[in-house]
Amino acid sequence: MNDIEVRGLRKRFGAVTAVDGLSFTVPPGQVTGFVGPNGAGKSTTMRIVLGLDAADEGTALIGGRPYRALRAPLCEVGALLDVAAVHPSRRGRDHLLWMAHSHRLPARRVDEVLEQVGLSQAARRRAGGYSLGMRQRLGIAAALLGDPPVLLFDEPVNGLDPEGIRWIRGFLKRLAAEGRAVLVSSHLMSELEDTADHLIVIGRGRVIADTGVAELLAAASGDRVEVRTSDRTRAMTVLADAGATVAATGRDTLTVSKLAAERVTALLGGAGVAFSGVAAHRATLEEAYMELTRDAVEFAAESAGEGEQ
Ligand SMILES: Nc1ncnc2c1ncn2[C@@H]1O[C@H](COP(=O)(O)OP(=O)(O)OP(=O)(O)O)[C@@H](O)[C@H]1O
Repeated sequence: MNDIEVRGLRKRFGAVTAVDGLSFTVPPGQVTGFVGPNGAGKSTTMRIVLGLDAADEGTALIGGRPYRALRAPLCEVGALLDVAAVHPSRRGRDHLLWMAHSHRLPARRVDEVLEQVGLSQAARRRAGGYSLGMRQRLGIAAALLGDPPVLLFDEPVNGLDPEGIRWIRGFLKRLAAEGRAVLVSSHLMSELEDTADHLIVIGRGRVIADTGVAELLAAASGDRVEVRTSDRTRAMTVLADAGATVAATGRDTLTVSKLAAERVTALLGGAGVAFSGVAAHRATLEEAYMELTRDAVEFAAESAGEGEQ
């Protein structure tokens, strides 16, 4: 099976627990977003999957085998961890030719991936003159060289302009549509909103949520109801008396939990409170994410504070 399987992964760096018992699966045929605040452990996890760091405990398997057991790694997994570190005097195409040669891949394959990432023209220029977007494309071309069924991208849109971001998003989706397992990390949920089918949200080295994007939104939206009323104070009293938790979210808007929309309408109508709208609250993905990771972020802020003393 062409997937990534992480089970009970743990990694400490001195006093810091970077990865604290992570388990998740990245299946083929979809883009899996790997999201968490800075320092949550995303890069460390990806480095362990790719055999660049050793886990203290647990396993990370690619197609059922650890990275070190892969016979032709380039053909089984591709990764973009940092923008391509290529010597500035080296031409993009030569960099890829050298990699292809190490795996006995034909030069034809180099030209294919250059075409795929839209770098054919620039490939004969020296990498020193490449923009960030071009270096990113070169890194992606390198990841694709062996036509691997499993791909990992660590914060691939960092620093790119809107055109570059749009290109990468579309590209990741196409790779998944071809049946590959694609894991892409970001510390911003909004970056993955239009790209990921599934999300693994982590904080403090642990999985906080492993969920479809649609399910996450539904859960975050909860049973909250938004009410628009010119008589906010009375509305709050009436709803709170009926057992709801009510928060004023604007000059004439309230967010109500623990009561269904129909019940809110009936209560306000019965008490003669004027209102112009009652609607189920729909969370944005960013809101859902903030809610999920709030504790992890607070913890990070506290630890940073302790470190400064
Ligand atoms: N080589 C290392 N030595 C010491 N500490 C490390 C090392 N690598 C990572 N860490 C620590 O492990 C924790 C997790 O870091 P990691 O880079 O995996 O997080 P991340 O989720 O990728 O964050 P970001 O979004 O900032 O890239 C952090 O507290 C980090 O400081």
